[in-house]
Amino acid sequence: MTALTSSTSWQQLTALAEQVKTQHMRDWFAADPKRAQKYTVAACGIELDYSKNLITDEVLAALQSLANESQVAEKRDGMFAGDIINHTEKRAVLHTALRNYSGKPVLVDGQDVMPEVQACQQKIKDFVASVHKGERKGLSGKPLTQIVAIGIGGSFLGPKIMSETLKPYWFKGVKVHYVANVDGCHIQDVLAGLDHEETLVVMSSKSFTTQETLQNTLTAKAWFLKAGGTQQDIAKHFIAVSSNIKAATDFGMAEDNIFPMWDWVGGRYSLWSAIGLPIALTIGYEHYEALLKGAYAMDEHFQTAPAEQNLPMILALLGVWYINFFGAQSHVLLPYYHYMRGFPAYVQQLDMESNGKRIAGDSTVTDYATGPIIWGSEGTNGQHSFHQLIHQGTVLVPADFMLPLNVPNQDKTHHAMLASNCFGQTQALMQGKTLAECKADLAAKGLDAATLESLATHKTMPGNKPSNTLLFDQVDPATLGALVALYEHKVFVQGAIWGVNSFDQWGVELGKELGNQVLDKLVNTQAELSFDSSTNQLINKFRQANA
Ligand SMILES: O=P(O)(O)OC[C@H]1O[C@H](O)[C@H](O)[C@@H](O)[C@@H]1O
Repeated sequence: MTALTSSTSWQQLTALAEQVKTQHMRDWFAADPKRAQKYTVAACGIELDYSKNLITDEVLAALQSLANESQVAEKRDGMFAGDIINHTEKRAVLHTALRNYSGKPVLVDGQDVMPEVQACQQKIKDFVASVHKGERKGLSGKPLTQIVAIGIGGSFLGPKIMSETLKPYWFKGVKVHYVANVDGCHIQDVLAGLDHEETLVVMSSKSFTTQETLQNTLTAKAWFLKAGGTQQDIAKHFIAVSSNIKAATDFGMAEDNIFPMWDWVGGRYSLWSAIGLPIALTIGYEHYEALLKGAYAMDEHFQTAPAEQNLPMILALLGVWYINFFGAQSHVLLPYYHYMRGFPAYVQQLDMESNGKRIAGDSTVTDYATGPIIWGSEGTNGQHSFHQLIHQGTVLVPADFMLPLNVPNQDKTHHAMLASNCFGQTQALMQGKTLAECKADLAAKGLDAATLESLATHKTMPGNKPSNTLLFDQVDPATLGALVALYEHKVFVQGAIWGVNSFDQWGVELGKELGNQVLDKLVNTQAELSFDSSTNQLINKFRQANA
């Protein structure tokens, strides 16, 4: 047994889970009319109702003990202080410095990073203003109105999804197009129809070594030159964001056109750095800054709110409860807001790349489950497809429902329907429908006894399915910033409890390495193949098809 599974609180939680499994939330709600009030907390524009969970005060106290035993607070303070907590890559983890509005320094190797961070923010601000005012012009003097943002992973999901979510705040004069996949269809589709004289390419790659991003940028450059641009015009139309300035200049980026970032910012935590430049171009710097300030507010909350009112702590502990004591393997995110439709994919990278790990501490293989599968999509669409499994399937899928109470210019009828579906789903998941209720319904319809008996079993819904409901007054930039930081810190707390390094990604790195080895064999068609027989066969098929 590892230290975690043999800890007192873990043992206590194991016993409590057995007790809780014999109880029903429906009865808890009936017994305590104040349950919702008791298990609702709010901060930074987000109200979390977690009353529809399989929890009691005793469970919550034991979960908090687990967090204490795992030294979550100490680890949190270490992250904010710039300790080298990404120990496999020997790096500090300081995305929080990028939204640090406290006026206090943040030290890395004894050096305050805030002046550099602020200088970069000023550079972003000036750049965005020059594009939006039409002062920064293309080769023929036209303003740059079409932005092609190239990146992948954290250099893509954050900018794309935050921009999509903040549609009501879009600056009217520019349009930002995102390209990630190395599948040539993607960049071809985006470039088709664009006027190179009005196009600005923003290449975002922390490492400046990512195959997809390099290739897509080369393709964009070739398109630009073919359309009539010259080598000298490149500096007007191509800029880069990277921590690898040398590789970016070697690639041909003008030094002035490179926005810096730092190795202490992880890819999936990088939207707060200059990787967020396409967001600022989409919504304007003022709104972008509000996004950062919203995240800062959540950072403050995370560091100061007591555990029982601490949103990231609560979400994290609930997750641990279901993953480790109920065997839940996935967690679904259900934003009831069309513009937030990409949010589950954002959290998917954040959570799965961070906590999809099996080694704890220095080298112990865990004897407990860690990060879950994160999935989901916008409501109400899922109600007409996969919600079936959440209601009546054999696996437990804890859910986070999300809903803005106000949406600018939203039709009131549509919005009421949207909200009613969101609330109705959480209610149905919690209470279910008993056999007796189903029988009564069917009897009222006049069904014969045999049909009624059989059908009623099928219609019975166990309920007792956990969900959180997160309400926002509006999904404005500040609230969205706080929400993203909330999930970042949730992931942090869980990683701290499980003892994994939430900030490396060796599995992803291996994929990159193997992909390059295979590419070599696809390009050098005569090269001998010495992979496994399946991989060799696949390569041969490709060679034949492309001969
Ligand atoms: O920004 P880049 O260096 O191009 O990296 C892009 C992405 O590459 C990898 O797949 C990492 O796992 C991601 O976390 C990262 O965001």
